Amino acid sequence: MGLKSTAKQKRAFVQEFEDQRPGLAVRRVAARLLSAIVDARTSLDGLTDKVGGHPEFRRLDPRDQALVRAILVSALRRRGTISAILDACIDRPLPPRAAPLRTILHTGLTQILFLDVPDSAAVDLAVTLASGDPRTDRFAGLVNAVLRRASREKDDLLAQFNDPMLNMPDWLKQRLIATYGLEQTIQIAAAHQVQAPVDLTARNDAAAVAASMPAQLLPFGTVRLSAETDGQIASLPGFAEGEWWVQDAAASLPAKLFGDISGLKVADVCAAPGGKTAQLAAAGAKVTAVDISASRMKRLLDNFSRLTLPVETHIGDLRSFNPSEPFDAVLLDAPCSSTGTIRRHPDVAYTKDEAEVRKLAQVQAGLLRDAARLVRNGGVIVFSNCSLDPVEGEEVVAAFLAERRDFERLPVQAHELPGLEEAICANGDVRTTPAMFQRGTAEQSGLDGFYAARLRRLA
Ligand SMILES: C[S@@+](CC[C@H](N)C(=O)[O-])C[C@H]1O[C@@H](n2cnc3c(N)ncnc32)[C@H](O)[C@@H]1O
Repeated sequence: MGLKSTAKQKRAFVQEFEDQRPGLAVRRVAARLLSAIVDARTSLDGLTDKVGGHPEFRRLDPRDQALVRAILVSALRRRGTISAILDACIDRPLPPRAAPLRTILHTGLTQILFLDVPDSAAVDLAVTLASGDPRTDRFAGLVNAVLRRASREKDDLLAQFNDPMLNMPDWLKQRLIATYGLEQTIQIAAAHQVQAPVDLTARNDAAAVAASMPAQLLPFGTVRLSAETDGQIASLPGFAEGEWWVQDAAASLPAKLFGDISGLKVADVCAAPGGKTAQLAAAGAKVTAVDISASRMKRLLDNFSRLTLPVETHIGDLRSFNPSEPFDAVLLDAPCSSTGTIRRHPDVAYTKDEAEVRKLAQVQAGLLRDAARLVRNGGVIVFSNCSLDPVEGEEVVAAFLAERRDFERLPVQAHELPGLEEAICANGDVRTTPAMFQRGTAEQSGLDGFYAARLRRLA
């Protein structure tokens, strides 16, 4: 038996022993998943999926799973502040290759600084976790000292390191400052620190849905839940009856840009899980939903069966989708870096980078060419995605229009987006950021970052 497997066995033995101790397995899983996100760029939603997620996460009971997610979301949302506070609490930098130690310290600090967990429990469990792992056992004293100091001085430390820009990784900061300028980027960084509200789209009557629960009706038709309904989505009135579905306010905009589509043949060519497809079907269009992913298409079909809306589906690659007749309208909600959704998915700031943004922009350009094949003369394409980066939005459409003289931009008019006129660009495209739509409290403000352009094939 080699040295490696002996160390592994020791860890497995310690882990089995540890799991007897209340709360320890939660901290171990949180530290492990945080490392998988920031060191191995794995998605938070994938790791914490109830069916396909990390096996150690799936073994936890639902309450512990919720605590792991809460630790991870705060650890990512405030990663820069936590790093700065960690640096302020140690005399010397952490040794190189100290990733396991760093994640234990980050998860411990997250609980002490941002969560409603007794500090003493957070410290003790982090120290036990460090002691039980041969990679970190000699640093147990350091973990104890850092976390106790953070607990004693938390108010001062938080006041000292409260700049939201600390919590935006450098690559994203540079991209956003170059696009939106420093002031707007600071506002976006501040919005990223706040839990986004839950928004619903109604199948028929948004006013009636808003009146049936603690919620407000936004001027462009989205129903925004009040904070007190947190976490009880499926028990809200109308869920079982399919009266509404969860959809960020910005995500509801692209489908609205088609105007009256009742009776028209519409293809939604990157459709799953189907929030926008449902809008098109609810508006009376004859919708064909195309998606390359069978598992995501299954989610679309599950959603449609609850919503009792009609849809024709095609599982396959848009690039080889060859319908017998062209469509009146095509929606291409293309795969993207998702940097517009960081309020809801704070891992995106750490799992994506500029190279990924550029790679995805090429994919989008190819998909837009393919979507263009499917629309009839005089028909309309809406191209959209939830990236904040113009490389994936404005630049894709500019290159397409420069190449395809048989298409023109159909500018969006102010009356089409009441209350959200600030999102309409000078050229008539739509661009939202989380810093827009400020109203009342920070928790009830903002919307995801989105881009949408409406294009018409010349008759
Ligand atoms: C941003 S998501 C779509 C979200 C969806 N429109 C909604 O509102 O719920 C992008 C989708 O594109 C699909 N996709 C990616 N490449 C594709 C391709 N070549 N052909 C068809 N679908 C593709 C992915 O499987 C994914 O479901």
